[in-house]
Amino acid sequence: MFFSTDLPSPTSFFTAYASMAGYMMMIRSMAHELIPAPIQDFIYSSLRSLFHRSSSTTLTLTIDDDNMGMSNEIYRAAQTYLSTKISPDAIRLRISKGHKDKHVNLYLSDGEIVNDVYQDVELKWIFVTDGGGDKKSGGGGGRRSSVDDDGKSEYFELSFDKKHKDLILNSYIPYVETKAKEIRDERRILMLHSLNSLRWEPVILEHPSTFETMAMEDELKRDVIADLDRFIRRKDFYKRVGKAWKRGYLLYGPPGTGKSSLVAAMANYLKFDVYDLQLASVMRDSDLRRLLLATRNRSILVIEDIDCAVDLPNRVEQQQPGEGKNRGESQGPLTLSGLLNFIDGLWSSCGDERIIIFTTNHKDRLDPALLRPGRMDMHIYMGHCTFQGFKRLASNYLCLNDTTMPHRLYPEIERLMEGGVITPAQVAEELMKSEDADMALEGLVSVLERMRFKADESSQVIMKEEGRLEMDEMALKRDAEGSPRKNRKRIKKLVLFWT
Ligand SMILES: Nc1ncnc2c1ncn2[C@@H]1O[C@H](COP(=O)(O)OP(=O)(O)OP(=O)(O)O)[C@@H](O)[C@H]1O
Ligand SMILES: [Mg+2]
Repeated sequence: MFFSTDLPSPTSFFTAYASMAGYMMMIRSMAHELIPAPIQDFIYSSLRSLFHRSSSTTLTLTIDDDNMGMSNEIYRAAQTYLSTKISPDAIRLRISKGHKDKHVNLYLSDGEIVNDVYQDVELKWIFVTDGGGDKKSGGGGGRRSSVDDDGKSEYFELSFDKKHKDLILNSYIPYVETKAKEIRDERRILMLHSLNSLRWEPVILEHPSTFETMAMEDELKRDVIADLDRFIRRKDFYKRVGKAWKRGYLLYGPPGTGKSSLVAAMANYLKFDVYDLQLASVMRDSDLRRLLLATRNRSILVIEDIDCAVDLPNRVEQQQPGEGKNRGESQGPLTLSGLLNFIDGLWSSCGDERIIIFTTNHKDRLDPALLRPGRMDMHIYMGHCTFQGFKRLASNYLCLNDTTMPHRLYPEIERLMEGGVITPAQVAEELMKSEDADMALEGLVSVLERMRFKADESSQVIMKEEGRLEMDEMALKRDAEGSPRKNRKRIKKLVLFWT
């Protein structure tokens, strides 16, 4: 009955196909002990091709992991996508876990079937292992080659009604690829790559910072997230306008305001690896070039404390005439133009979905070339803690929710925080001192009071100095009518005082 050519509908076809595949698997496991493996494979593939030929309405796509010697992206996508569609009735699965994986991964094994529906079209996936005798089944779990060392080939077969060929090729397959990417992103373990003897050394990035935990003004946070989303969406746009698909951010502000935390939040949001480039340890353009070329797509390159990482202006002075454009090819010392050329030209043109982040405590000390429009796409100021930022931290650290019933100390804290006297890092430090919200907030209030007092004291000193200057200026004016010698003496005194 399975070999009838008179199949009335795709549904009944698939039912028949599923049963046939099930029978074939049953026959296979029964024959396992009795029939030599090559004969088993021969019978198995003959039955399958006989069955396929018998159904003129069906098209079967074969997807193996060989793309002219390279990995086949569709195979990898199918493997990942199908791992989330495994039927509860499955009887053969492959299980694996990498040393960085948090969870185990399940994949289809030999002969397993997955039924799928896309835009009301029924599809059937089957994972096939051919050849290689009765060696263990490799399964759809991460082999790179479709024919392994045992001569065994592994592939997926995707069957559907022929009339949907265009839909499947142009819409379903891209859908499977997108879904697989989403699944991989979700499972992805982020890595932080740091330099060790001029080589990248990866460790698992387990920074807990997310946009949710960041104490930032809501509007700024929204802007940053929207900018990242737009960047990720605009692959085609970058291609169309001939621009490298990269984005640069400059994060600046005092210590402890969350610049490094924001880098981690961005990485966690995008699921991008981070490459922490300590510029001071890279002395030559050739090393920089090598390191940048060794970074992967979908990653963030971060250069922290750009103002003190390397004395760029001095290095620029060392630059010889004619240097600059192709510094990447030379062996000379690292220059600012070398760095910028790498970022803007050579490096960015051979990478996709790249993000570059510079951080600094002193934007004013940066070379204007770095601040020029077009170099860094977004300048983000990370400032002192606002009351809104404090509320975010109080919710993170003390689980305090201000919407139902704000804590009694909130008005006091709001008043003391006015004008930006404390950094988020200092607030976080205070809030961590006690699990008891009252105690932690009382501690914060006394720290804020001390800081306010100091701030007021120093502003009084400034006011006093300003007052003295004013008085001196008045005296100078008065003396202007007096003797020129006396005036010169007075001016000298003033200059000494202010320098
Ligand atoms: N805006 C913020 N939101 C949430 N937590 C923050 C924020 N700023 C600082 N923190 C807390 O303070 C710690 C130190 O902050 P972080 O290292 O991100 O500051 P930074 O601006 O990079 O400082 P530096 O300029 O010294 O490198 C973080 O681990 C985090 O716990
Ligand atoms: Mg930092």
